[in-house]
Amino acid sequence: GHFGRFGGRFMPEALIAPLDEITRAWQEAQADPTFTAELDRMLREYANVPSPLYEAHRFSEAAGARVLLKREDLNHTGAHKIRNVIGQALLAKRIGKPRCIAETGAGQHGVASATACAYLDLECTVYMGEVDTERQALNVARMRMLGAEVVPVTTGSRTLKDAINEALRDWVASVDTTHYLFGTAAGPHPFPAMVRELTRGIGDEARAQCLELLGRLPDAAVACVGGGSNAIGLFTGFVADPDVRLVGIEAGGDGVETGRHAATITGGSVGVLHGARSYLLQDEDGQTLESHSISAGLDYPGVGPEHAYLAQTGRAEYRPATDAQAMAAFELLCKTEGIIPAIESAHALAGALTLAQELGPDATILVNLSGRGDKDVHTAAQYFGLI
Ligand SMILES: CC/C=C(/N=C/c1c(COP(=O)(O)O)cnc(C)c1O)C(=O)O
Repeated sequence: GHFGRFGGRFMPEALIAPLDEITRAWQEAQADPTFTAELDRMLREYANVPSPLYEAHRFSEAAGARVLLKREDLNHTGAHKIRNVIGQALLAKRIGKPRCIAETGAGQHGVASATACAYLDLECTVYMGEVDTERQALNVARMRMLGAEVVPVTTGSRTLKDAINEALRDWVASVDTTHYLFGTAAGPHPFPAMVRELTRGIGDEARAQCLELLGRLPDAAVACVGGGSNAIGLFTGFVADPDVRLVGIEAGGDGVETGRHAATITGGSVGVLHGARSYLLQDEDGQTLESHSISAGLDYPGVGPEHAYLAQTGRAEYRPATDAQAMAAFELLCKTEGIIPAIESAHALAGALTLAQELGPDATILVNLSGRGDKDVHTAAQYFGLI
């Protein structure tokens, strides 16, 4: 499970056996037409996949280039996370694990996990930083409504990285009954590659939809990058098309220069976190630094190893968008298209606005609208002073 020098599985001995079991089961499942048929059926009939490709005419006018939105916000549960979760929940059933655990930051992965577990009659425990349980309170309520146990994590920065740590602690003690339904394209092998394969429908669909709509490929594909799943899911469909620029937008928080950000590739360095060698925000002693972002789903000091590889090879480029830039893009989409985006997705929109100015009016920019903003209405209303 390597992407150049990145990836691997730097995990405690107790977790090597379950990771081997998942690796083997995933390889067998991919070759089993019964599994793939059920996965495709659930995605289509239950999750509302494929998601539409939508040309945002008024947002494009404001941007100064043609902007197409891949509407992952219209999937069941409101984000791209459902794609990965359905695949992994079916795998958990296949290997006879009656319980799933998950980490969550924005709560979308948590809601998707609770949803799939309700559908498949699996137990579900979701670990969520206490800070995130407050700023994504709506999703905490949804997870509990769907029958999941939500465990607030009060260690460390009380955000996503701490939720992952707690989920790993649970898993060490529960490997016999429990599948760790990992929520992004990071972590130890096989998670980065498996989550990429389960999420790559975004890019594969968008590529075909662009050819149908435009008769050619877009000039750039843009996505926000937290752990990296929606971005790698979009990029993979285009990675073999050298004329399509792949642009990952990280959380610039208060500005990378302030140190209060989550721009792991732009502002971090190579190291090991949560089982994989990749980029991370660390001090000179290798201690993980706390990240900062208005967006819970991007507020993570690590990033998936495949993005580290794409950055190193230069195939993809990674840029920060600050909280302010993201919230300005959030407001622009609301008022030009009547679509309330997730704050995570608003970072991709901010990146598209900058790119539109660079590429000019003849450019076509594909943006992954990774999720809807229902969960963020309170944060945004306070930010804009609407309540
Ligand atoms: C797995 C932890 C990340 C979560 N969400 C991240 C997220 C992200 C960033 O995560 P990645 O796609 O994995 O980089 C983008 N868009 C939406 C709508 C998100 O909810 C979550 O728990 O919901």
